[in-house]
Amino acid sequence: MTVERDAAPGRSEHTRPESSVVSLRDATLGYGRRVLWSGLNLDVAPGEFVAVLGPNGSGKTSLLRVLLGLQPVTSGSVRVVGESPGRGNRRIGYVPQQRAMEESLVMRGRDLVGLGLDGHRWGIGLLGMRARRERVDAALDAVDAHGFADAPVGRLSGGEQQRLRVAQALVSDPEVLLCDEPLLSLDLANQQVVSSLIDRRRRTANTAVLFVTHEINPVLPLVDRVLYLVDGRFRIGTPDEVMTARTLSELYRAKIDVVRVRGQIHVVGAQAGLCEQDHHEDRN
Ligand SMILES: Nc1ncnc2c1ncn2[C@@H]1O[C@H](COP(=O)(O)OP(=O)(O)OP(=O)(O)O)[C@@H](O)[C@H]1O
Repeated sequence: MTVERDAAPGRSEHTRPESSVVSLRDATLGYGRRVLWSGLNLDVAPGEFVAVLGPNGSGKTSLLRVLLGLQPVTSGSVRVVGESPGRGNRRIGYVPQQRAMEESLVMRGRDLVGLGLDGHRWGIGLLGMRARRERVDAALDAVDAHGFADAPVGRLSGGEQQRLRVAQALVSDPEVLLCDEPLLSLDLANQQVVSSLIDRRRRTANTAVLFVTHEINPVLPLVDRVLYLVDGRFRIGTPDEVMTARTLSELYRAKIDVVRVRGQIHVVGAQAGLCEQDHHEDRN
């Protein structure tokens, strides 16, 4: 497979390798003979917001799995907050794909958030009971979730559940926040609520954000850089550098038009499978 390296500058002026909290060097990920991406160099600075875009199967979730220490790269090096990726790193927060929780789930919201401190272990865990309660309360505050924190999570709306997932990701005070399509199946109002919670975190705590999404527009004002993956090829750069007809036509190897209307970016192409035309309805 031909692999194109980042022709766009790939680093914004504020992303210096020495200060980056996520760093991939010549990283390749493949499953068997299939290469998802190769020669990937990416440095993410504290407080930077990187949107990860690409069609189904292009390796976006796999990138997050690599950073979480759940999947080794085939070659190259990866550092996250100065360390090799490893499971259970409390300096990394993770907001998984939005999926409705079972209605019968009786766990309270505040207990779900507390799992972000102790993983699957119940009890007082690494922190004393009082410190733990304070951390959970602070995370609930950050997402304005006190009103429903004691209700069974299975009875909450999708937007409320997603706010709790963000709180769970923030409770360990992470330096890097990995978000896997956190806006999926949320209505516009809740998309704005959740994305501004994430934005507030990176502005107040300088937390870097890698944000996997199929739709850039809901987060476009927040995005510093885009990593766009297509079929083993990728581009890294600012939205203005990457979201152009020329760059996307090269990536998709098809004629793609990019139309900007009222501050939004619309990607139009004859080819099926364009990232922005794919809303994953089948998953919900
Ligand atoms: N453990 C694995 N072993 C083999 N193949 C895998 C494994 N995990 C993922 N894949 C394959 O790698 C490809 C990329 O998967 P990934 O979930 O990273 O894509 P994605 O870009 O997040 O897709 P989507 O937008 O559909 O969520 C898919 O074709 C998937 O089937």
